[in-house]
Amino acid sequence: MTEISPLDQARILSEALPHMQQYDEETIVIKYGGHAMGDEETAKNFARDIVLLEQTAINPVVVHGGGPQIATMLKRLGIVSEFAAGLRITDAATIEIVEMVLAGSVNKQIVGYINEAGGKAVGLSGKDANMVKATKTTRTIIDPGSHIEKAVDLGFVGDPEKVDLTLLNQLIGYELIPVLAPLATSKDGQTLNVNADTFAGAVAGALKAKRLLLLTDVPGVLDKSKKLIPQLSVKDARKLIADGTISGGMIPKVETCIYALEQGVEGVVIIDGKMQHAVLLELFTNTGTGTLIHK
Ligand SMILES: Nc1ncnc2c1ncn2[C@@H]1O[C@H](COP(=O)(O)OP(=O)(O)O)[C@@H](O)[C@H]1O
Ligand SMILES: CC(=O)N[C@@H](CCC(=O)OP(=O)(O)O)C(=O)O
Repeated sequence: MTEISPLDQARILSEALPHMQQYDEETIVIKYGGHAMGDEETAKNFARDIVLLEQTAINPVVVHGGGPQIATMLKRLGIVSEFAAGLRITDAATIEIVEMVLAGSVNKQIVGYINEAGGKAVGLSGKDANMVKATKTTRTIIDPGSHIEKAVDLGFVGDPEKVDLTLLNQLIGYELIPVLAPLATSKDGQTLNVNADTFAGAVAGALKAKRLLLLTDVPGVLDKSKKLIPQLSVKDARKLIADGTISGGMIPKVETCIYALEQGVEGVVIIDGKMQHAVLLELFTNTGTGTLIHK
């Protein structure tokens, strides 16, 4: 790595000032996708960036995924898992593992890294203090064989219906960093698995966050020739979903961006979380790296 002179270091800090002022006392929701978690060094750098946000009077709220980590555990246990419309079909055995992995190992690892970097992270899931209530998800898909639309039962999968901010506001008020696993409770007390992008959008919308950053493993939304689309309007995003350019896990991500904008979140961005210091680059420099979705 090339050495940066002390003067350059001072300049870099000084140039970050207007950005820091723009986000002063604002809430920023960062969705940290399972694919973005990468190696230990990248994960620890991510944690440092989150602590730096807190240190500069920003209120970061982390919502994490863990799709690949769930897949690894299910495979170890010999449980087969399938997806429909980008969502994991979750039966009774699967929801147990999903909760164990998301609210257990993944959540505590992120909390550990943030705390190691000097922050005070509190790991929770949407079940705590009834933070996120959800209703069972229903989806229709086109059957690949018959090309006929059919309803799929996704099992214990939910769409957020209500976010209670009581606990989150308390934590933010005490300068604690909430780290949230995307699980929710149904009206009748069942645990539901929620797509982490959807969960992050619901939380960002309820908090009226200044920014929602979705960290994934691709540079942003790519066009048909795999080139990055730096800015995308809601209208064009819908077109790209309809013509299949946006597919799989990118669908809930883009739908989340649209929802968050409609809920009053000022800016939503999809960025490559595997890039070192992706969060700082996005917030504190003039270099926007991913795809900004706008109205
Ligand atoms: N148009 C597109 N641009 C970028 N990625 C896309 C697009 N369409 C589908 N994808 C897929 O979406 C994936 C990101 O979603 P997902 O795997 O759910 O990530 P995460 O775990 O970060 O939530 C990419 O790795 C890519 O395979
Ligand atoms: C219903 C549903 O699909 N839930 C997701 C929750 C985790 C997630 O969304 O993780 P990523 O952000 O890493 O994709 C799952 O079971 O994989």
